[in-house]
Amino acid sequence: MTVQLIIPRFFADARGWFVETWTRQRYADLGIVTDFCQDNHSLSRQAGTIRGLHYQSIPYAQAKLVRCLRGRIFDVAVDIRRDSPTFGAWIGAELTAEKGEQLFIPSGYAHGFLTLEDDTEVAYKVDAYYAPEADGGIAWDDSTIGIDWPLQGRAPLLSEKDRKLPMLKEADIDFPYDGNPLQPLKVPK
Ligand SMILES: Cc1cn([C@H]2C[C@H](O)[C@@H](COP(=O)(O)OP(=O)(O)O[C@H]3O[C@@H](C)C(=O)[C@@H](O)[C@H]3O)O2)c(=O)[nH]c1=O
Repeated sequence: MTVQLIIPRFFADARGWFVETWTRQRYADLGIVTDFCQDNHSLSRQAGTIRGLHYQSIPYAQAKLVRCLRGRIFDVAVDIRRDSPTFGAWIGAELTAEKGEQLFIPSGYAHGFLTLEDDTEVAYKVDAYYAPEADGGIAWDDSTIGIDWPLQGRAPLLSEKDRKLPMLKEADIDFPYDGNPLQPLKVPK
């Protein structure tokens, strides 16, 4: 599977709007075949907060379907499959509550996001349960990855845990490569 941007259809009327945020069949038609088992939701109070870059190791590796419920984020996936021709490459997309864009991130990628507004809420589905013993991460500012975070010169707010994450070259990772390199995101119509 590959990293994908999905823009769901909003049905607006006098009351407001309705949107389907996940249906097994339609996402399978897009090549997203997963068995999601957990929904997560976080609030970051301050714009300029970075959560990441995170992954869970095999056999607890997670694919994620990420969206923003309030505010805006710059969402990032980093290819951490050692045999991948795009190992260490990253991709980023702005996800907004207003448009409901979603980023699908398969396992074999580290994930992180920067909040672009105060009180930003993010929700994501995952296809493996939380397993703290498999918790892994990579430093948000690893220069070999070189993520262009839109921080405008400010220092991000990070958790204690995220401040101590290793560089990619020191991380203990063993994700297989499935023949799908990281490719530029196609913006759906
Ligand atoms: C991720 C997670 C955390 N927790 C607990 C552990 C801890 O006490 C508290 C906060 O955890 P963290 O600091 O790891 O939360 P956070 O930094 O928001 O972690 C998340 O970041 C984004 C970028 C991801 O991709 C997620 O998979 C997850 O790693 O919540 C759970 O109970 N279940 C979970 O699934």
